[in-house]
Amino acid sequence: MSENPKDTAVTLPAQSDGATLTKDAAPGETLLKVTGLQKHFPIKKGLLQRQVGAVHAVDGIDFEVRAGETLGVVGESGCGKSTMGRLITRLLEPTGGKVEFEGKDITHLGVSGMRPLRRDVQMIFQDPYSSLNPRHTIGTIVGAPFKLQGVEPEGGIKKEVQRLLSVVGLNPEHYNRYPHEFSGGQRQRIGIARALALNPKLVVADEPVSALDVSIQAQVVNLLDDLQQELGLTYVIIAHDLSVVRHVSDRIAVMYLGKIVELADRESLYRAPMHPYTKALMSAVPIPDPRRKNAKSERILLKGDVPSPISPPSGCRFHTRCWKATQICTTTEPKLVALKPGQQVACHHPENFEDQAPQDTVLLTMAKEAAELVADEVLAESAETSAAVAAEVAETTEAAEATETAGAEATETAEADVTPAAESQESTDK
Ligand SMILES: Nc1ncnc2c1ncn2[C@@H]1O[C@H](COP(=O)(O)OP(=O)(O)OP(=O)(O)O)[C@@H](O)[C@H]1O
Repeated sequence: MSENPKDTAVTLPAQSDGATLTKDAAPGETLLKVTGLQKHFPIKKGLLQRQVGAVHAVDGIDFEVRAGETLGVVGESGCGKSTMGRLITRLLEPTGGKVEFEGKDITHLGVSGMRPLRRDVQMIFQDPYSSLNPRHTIGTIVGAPFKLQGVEPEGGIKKEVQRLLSVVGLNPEHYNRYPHEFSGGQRQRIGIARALALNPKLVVADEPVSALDVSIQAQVVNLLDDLQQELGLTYVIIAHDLSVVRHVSDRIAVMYLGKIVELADRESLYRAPMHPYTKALMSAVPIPDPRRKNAKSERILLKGDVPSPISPPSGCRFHTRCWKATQICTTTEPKLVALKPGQQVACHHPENFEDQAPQDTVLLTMAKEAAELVADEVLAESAETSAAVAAEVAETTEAAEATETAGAEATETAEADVTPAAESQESTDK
């Protein structure tokens, strides 16, 4: 989405310098940086409301968002995507970790500290039916951010709101209508107009199209895409499957039970997903290709629901549903590491890459059960690609060692050649 940004064809009111926190990030520079971010919701019980546990909704995630890009965040329901979105827009207070926006630590900024930042970071919500106040006209709704921030746009709020409505493809004459007079797609456009009112730098869209009909989804996604090109926006788009984000994201983060399990640029992720969970999510996206007669049998059906985030599984959190899980997966949490340039993954037995724990070969009983839900073709392909990558890596290592040995031998020979001369020099000195 960030490619070929055109000049700003649609102009929005420029922010006054006093309201800008820091200098603008240039395209490609880090706009938002998240380190070890956590959100644990306490579970309280009894008269005294004692804390008896916690929901580990987001449990230590690291990523960055670069200016001008679209970062897609995907994962099943309940894996912490919305919580992550609310943490980075600071609608929720993090339990731990750090959020930096344009180099400034905003993790624990209070309401007044956040006020100037509210202009720069906006959120579009999932449900266009409940996110708009039914008693307010759309003029009031879209104009609210100006009033809240005390901003007087050039030409007045009404004129600016009407301009914003036409930017998102709505009739500016409908300024005085109420939300119920609009369809779902139109209401989401109203939500987008409201989010864009103050010319934000970062827009976090939480499931922006999942409540809409499929035919309308494409229109809203295309609108977001066009607006990004025209206004140079940076997006974090949250979705529960890959079909929404696959065309619009530059990079994609895959979340599972409060953790990022894979973070990669779009091409790498689609060409060769490395985490078994990513592979399962990808296999669930239908491909409208009649030539792929066997497409159905290649599906990976995940067993059961996502486990409870109150007591997540030990080691790798996906091991209870993974068809590749071995002993190490139950005891050791895999770190999110860059196995290839532009592709980070947290897995002991990644797909399309050399096994990270080759000594651990015995499948767990639950992995054997899960494997029954994975088509034979997928299992065969999985074994093949991992073996092929392992062989490739072994070859490269052997070649590198051979070059090193040859180099060392050459040095030794050179040293041997030098020694008599050096010795004779020494004897001459004596
Ligand atoms: N305010 C809250 N108090 C307690 N638990 C919460 C709260 N908000 C979210 N959770 C829990 O945190 C976990 C993650 O929820 P979250 O809404 O972030 O997931 P999600 O991936 O966005 O799911 P969905 O797509 O269904 O919205 C869930 O188990 C949810 O029940």
